[in-house]
Amino acid sequence: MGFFDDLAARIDATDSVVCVGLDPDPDRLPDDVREKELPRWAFNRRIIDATHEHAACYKPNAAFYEDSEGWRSLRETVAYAHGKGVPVIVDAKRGDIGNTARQYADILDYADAITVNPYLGRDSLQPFLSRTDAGVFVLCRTSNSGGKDFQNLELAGFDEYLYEHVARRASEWNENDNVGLVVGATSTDELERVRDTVPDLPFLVPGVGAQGGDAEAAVEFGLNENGVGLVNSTRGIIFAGEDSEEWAAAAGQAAKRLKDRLNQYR
Ligand SMILES: O=C(O)c1cc(=O)[nH]c(=O)n1[C@@H]1O[C@H](COP(=O)(O)O)[C@@H](O)[C@H]1O
Repeated sequence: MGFFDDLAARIDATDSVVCVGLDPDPDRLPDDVREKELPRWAFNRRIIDATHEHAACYKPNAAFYEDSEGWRSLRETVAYAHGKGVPVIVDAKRGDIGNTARQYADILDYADAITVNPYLGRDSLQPFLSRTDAGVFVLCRTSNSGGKDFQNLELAGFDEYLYEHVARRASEWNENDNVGLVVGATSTDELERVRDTVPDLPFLVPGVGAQGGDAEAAVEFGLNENGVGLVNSTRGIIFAGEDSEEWAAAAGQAAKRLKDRLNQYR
């Protein structure tokens, strides 16, 4: 089975489209994991224990792991999530010339899916797209305020915005049924336009929670015609109980709250 078949099964099993981001900011880790050998892994383990029954997926962002202990923490985290039956997207936003991209694609030896940046064009993504068993989420319309700087430029001769063009091209690259798009929940009009452009692709929709995005629109437009897609929240879940000794339980409750809220719109 490919990534999106596994994801569909996981969404059914948990009745959830919540993707829990795992970005263990060292400045925000609780005291009781700081003394551990690998604090980020110790933190993630407790977060996974508390949230997995509500998690369709986990999404560690590589930026929080890019040192030697960090990579170990990431590998432990992915293996532990797999032990709980939860697929993992490594949010690495890779994209480089083919020779380099082939090295980056090794992430998919241990993770189930990856986020990629399409700016360098199709050949830069080919090493990821060729992994028929893995998911490839192409950045399309990002959730940050500067997302509009380039992505909302109108393309002369195409009568569409750059982000729509990316969506259409990514859809053409979906020869192995393994392509999804990253579209933020903070720009609802764009989210709707991308869904109209590509009815069949699953979206990973970040930006609800800490970034204040629209949860209803995230579900309405983020899921494809088969109900497959993910709505991600990171800080809103993992740091929900930041000032409490019961921080892990608070994360579990936050994941459940988001699941219940999103399910109102499915
Ligand atoms: O690719 C992503 O996941 C991503 C794309 C995007 O447009 N916006 C966005 O916030 N993200 C990531 O999603 C996570 C959002 O975290 P929170 O704002 O704490 O929920 C971070 O890891 C971001 O890097």
